[in-house]
Parts: sequence; structure tokens; C-alpha cells
Amino acid sequence: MSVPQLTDAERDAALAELEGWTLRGDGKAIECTFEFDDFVQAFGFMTRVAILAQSQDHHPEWFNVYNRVEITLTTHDAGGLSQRDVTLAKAIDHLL
Ligand SMILES: C[C@H](O)[C@H](O)[C@H]1CNC2=NC(N)=NC(=O)C2=N1
Repeated sequence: MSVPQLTDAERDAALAELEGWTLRGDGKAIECTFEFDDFVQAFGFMTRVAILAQSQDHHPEWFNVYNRVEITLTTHDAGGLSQRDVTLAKAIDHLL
């Protein structure tokens, strides 16, 4: 499935709407770190993100240690950032 990468203008507009998400150094992904009270809260969040990701057929790269969850969103099919990353990021934010 072909997904277009965002243009620079589309990317900047999306980032302006996404609080806490930043552009990765290479410009091909967005990243956000979430902190919770403990591991159970963090893992519960990850479970809800997993269900969301599956429903959107768009999956995060992520790292968890104890109460911290670092999420990176990029579109492998596009080789960079696409609208699918922005849509998933917004949906993740709505979980909180
Ligand atoms: C076939 C399936 O739709 C694709 O492999 C999907 C699955 N999840 C995905 N997740 C992400 N992050 N990028 C993709 O390009 C992607 N592609």
C-alpha cells in the first residue's frame, strides 16, 4: 500500500497541533515520551495503544522501562512521516 510522505509544510502544521511530540533528528519520525505512576499504568497505556494501532493497521516503535513509554511513529511503507503517523499520534493523545 502506498502512503505519501508529508510535505515539509504538512509536517510543520501537524507538529504545531501535536503537543509533546517532536520531530526526530532525521525528519522521518515523530517521538513522544509518556510517564506514568508505575509500570502497571504504563503497561495499561501500552495495551490500549496496541489495540488502537491494530485498528488503524499502523504500529508504533516503542521502548518501555518501568513507568516510562517512549513512542516513535514513522511510516515504513512511505520511508518517512505520513498522515497515518499524525492520526495515530492524535488518537494516542486522546487516550490520556
Ligand atoms: C500490510 C500492512 O498494512 C502494513 O505493513 C502496515 C502495518 N503497520 C505499519 N506500521 C507502520 N508504522 N508503518 C507501516 O508502514 C505499516 N504498514
